[in-house]
Amino acid sequence: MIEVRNLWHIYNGKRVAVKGVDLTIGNEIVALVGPNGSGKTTLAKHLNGLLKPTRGKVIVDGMDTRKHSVAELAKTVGYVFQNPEHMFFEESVLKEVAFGPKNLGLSDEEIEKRTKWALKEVNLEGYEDRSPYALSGGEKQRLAIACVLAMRPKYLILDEPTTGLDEENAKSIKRIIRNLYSEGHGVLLITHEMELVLELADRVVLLYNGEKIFDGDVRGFFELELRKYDLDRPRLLDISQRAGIGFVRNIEDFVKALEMRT
Ligand SMILES: Nc1ncnc2c1ncn2[C@@H]1O[C@H](COP(=O)(O)OP(=O)(O)OP(=O)(O)O)[C@@H](O)[C@H]1O
Repeated sequence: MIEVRNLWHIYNGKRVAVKGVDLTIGNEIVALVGPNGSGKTTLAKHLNGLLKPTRGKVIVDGMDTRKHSVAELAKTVGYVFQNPEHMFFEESVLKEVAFGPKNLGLSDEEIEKRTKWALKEVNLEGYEDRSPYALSGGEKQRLAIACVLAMRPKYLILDEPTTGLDEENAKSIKRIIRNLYSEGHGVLLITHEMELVLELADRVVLLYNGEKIFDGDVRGFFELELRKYDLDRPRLLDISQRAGIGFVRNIEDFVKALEMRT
C-alpha cells in the first residue's frame, strides 16, 4: 500500500504545488487527473521519492520516502515518464530493458529472465536487436514500460501513457495496464484523456490548484461539473445518456445495452 498523509510540496520556499493531500493506493487502477499545473506530476514524484515532502509523509509498503533512496524505492514504485524517448540511451532494445536489472546487481540468469518477461508483457518479443530510437511512438511507449517492469515494481506510475498514440497502440497500452492490475500491481495513471479514465480506472483522484477535490469511483467522478476543472466529459457518456442508457464504461457495453433494449 502507498499512503500519502497530509502531503505538502512547496517549490523554492514559495510555490505551493501540493496542499495537504491524503491518498492511498493499493492493487487498483487509480486515475490522477486535473488541469495543467494542478500538481499531478509533483504528487506522483513523491510516490517513488523523487521529491521529498515539505510537510506530511509518504509511506510506500512501510517505507517512509524521506528515509529511503530513490534507487531503493524504485524497486517498489516504477515511474514511466511522459515522452519516453528521452530516457533511452542503449543501442538495442534488449540492452535497454536489461539496464535496470543489471544495476540492481542481479545474476545474469535473473537479468535474462526478467528481460524476457518484460518484453513479453508489452508484446515486444522479436525486437531485442532493434535500436530503441528506430521504434514507432507506440513501441517506444511499450519499451519504456518494459524497462520499468524489468525492475519488478509492485506499483507503476504511468504519465500520459496514451497521449499521441493511435487507437491500435492505445488499445495495446490499455491491455498492458489491465494485465498488470490483474497480476497484482497497483497503477497510478496520470492522464488528460477522460475516455481512458472512463474505460480503465477503478478510482479517480482529481487535483485542482494542488488540492484534492475528489477521490472516488468513476461514476461519481463523471457526475461532477468537469468544465469547472478544464476537463472534458467523454462523448460516449453524453451519447449514452441521450439514448436513455445512462452510465457505460466503453463502446462495447453501450452497444450491448442498445441491443438488449431492442
Ligand atoms: N521544479 C519546479 N520549480 C518550481 N515550480 C514548479 C516546479 N515544477 C512544477 N512547478 C509548479 O508547480 C505547480 C504544479 O506543477 P505540476 O507539474 O506538478 O502540475 P501538473 O498537474 O503535473 O501539470 P501538467 O498537466 O501541465 O503536467 C505548477 O504551478 C508548476 O509551475
